[in-house]
Amino acid sequence: MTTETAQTIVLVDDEENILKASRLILLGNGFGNVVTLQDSRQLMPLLEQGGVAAVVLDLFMPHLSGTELLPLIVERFPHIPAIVMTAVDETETAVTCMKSGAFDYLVKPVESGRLIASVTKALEMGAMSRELNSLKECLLDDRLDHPEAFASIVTDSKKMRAVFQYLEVVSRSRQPILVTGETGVGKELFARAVHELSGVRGEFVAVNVAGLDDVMFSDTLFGHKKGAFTGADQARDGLIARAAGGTLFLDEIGDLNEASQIKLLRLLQEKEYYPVGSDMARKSEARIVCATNRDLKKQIEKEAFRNDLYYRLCAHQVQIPPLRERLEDLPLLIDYFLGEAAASLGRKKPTPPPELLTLLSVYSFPGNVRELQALIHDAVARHGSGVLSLDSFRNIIGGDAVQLIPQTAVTSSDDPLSAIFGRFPTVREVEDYLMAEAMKRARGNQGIAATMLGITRQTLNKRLQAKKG
Ligand SMILES: Nc1ncnc2c1ncn2[C@@H]1O[C@H](COP(=O)(O)OP(=O)(O)OP(=O)(O)O)[C@@H](O)[C@H]1O
Repeated sequence: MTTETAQTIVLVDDEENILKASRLILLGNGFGNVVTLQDSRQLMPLLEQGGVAAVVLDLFMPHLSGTELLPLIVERFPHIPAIVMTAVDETETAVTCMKSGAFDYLVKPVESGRLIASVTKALEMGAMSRELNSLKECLLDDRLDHPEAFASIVTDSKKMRAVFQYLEVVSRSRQPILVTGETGVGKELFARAVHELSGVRGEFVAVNVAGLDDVMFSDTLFGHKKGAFTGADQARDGLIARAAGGTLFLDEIGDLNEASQIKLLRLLQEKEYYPVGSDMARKSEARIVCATNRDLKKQIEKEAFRNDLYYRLCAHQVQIPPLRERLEDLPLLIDYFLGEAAASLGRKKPTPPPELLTLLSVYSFPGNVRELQALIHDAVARHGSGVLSLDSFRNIIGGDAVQLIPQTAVTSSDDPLSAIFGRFPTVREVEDYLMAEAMKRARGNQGIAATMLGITRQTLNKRLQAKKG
């Protein structure tokens, strides 16, 4: 019997030849730890020791049959998938086994491809159910085991904390992770956190794949052989070789060209690639993290993104919420970027004006955290001393009223005016409505409401007074 690790597969069969043949097939296909048991009575004690990831079980064996063992495995070790492998090709037996909780049912002689596919799926499923269990534990006690991995992400949001918890769990697997979210939400910071969490020793290598044609993509990622094309006078490794034992971060994956999508799919499925000009496949063990601000499902509908690639990528997917959906982050982020901007300019951190938070809370931040960062850096650069001026923020936010967060639910009716006013309104009614809405969103601050409306504070004040009178 060989030693066991977390990915040990146990084969149980009374026929030695079958055990030997199946073990060779699995070892030859990259399954590192395959334990064989000819005496089925040894199985349960072995499972008790832990570390077994899947069991392949014969049904008819002396002493303790597979039919007797299967329910015991399912009851005592529900996280270990059991594949039944037997000479009996009877639908009834297959149904009984599946009902008893078998993961799969294979009829001997089993074709090697079928055995490999079944064991691969069983391991994937086992890993997923372990992840799910850790996730449940994590969510129940709201803990983070490695908060240091997220140190660069400033946040106070529960939604973001849930993303952290999910990433802590899935980062342990070697499956790719897809990070989605609008531009500027911090997707690259999350990719770096995954790299930290996976505890790998290699480098974090980031590549923006938008705008790379297939030749550039292949050369950048896979490298080339000497003489592969004019000018290739030296063989050169690609970034995937640099990311060996580390993480390869593919940014803007939704913009990847079609030919390169096939190559990426191959890399994910077979874990191998060809340097340009070479017909010798190379193995890669780099962890892949992808990010996009596009809706990949829409890209699939438009036939701009491959379905099979999407399903490979989305096994572990996290969606980073836009800043306008986590306004509770604003105070921390404002403070953080004021400090960052002041430090970069070698100045003292300015005091923010009290209205800044209210003003920023009504803005929808299409560029998310990156936009906030740029706004604050700009304001600090223009700033003299004392309290920071609101002007540079007003110019951006007041200048584009469409960017304000829509808070009034306009019905999907074709006539939004009727949805709000019940009929076509007069100019006065619209003005009154806009003023009331601006005051509401500005939480009563006339200066901010005036900026939102594009009028002076005095004009707004006059109109409000006139309304009262
Ligand atoms: N929560 C955060 N805390 C601190 N800095 C942040 C946070 N979120 C984003 N940033 C900063 O905002 C900028 C944009 O972040 P990042 O490049 O990770 O965004 P992205 O989602 O990858 O954008 P894109 O889709 O355009 O590539 C970076 O300077 C990043 O450091």
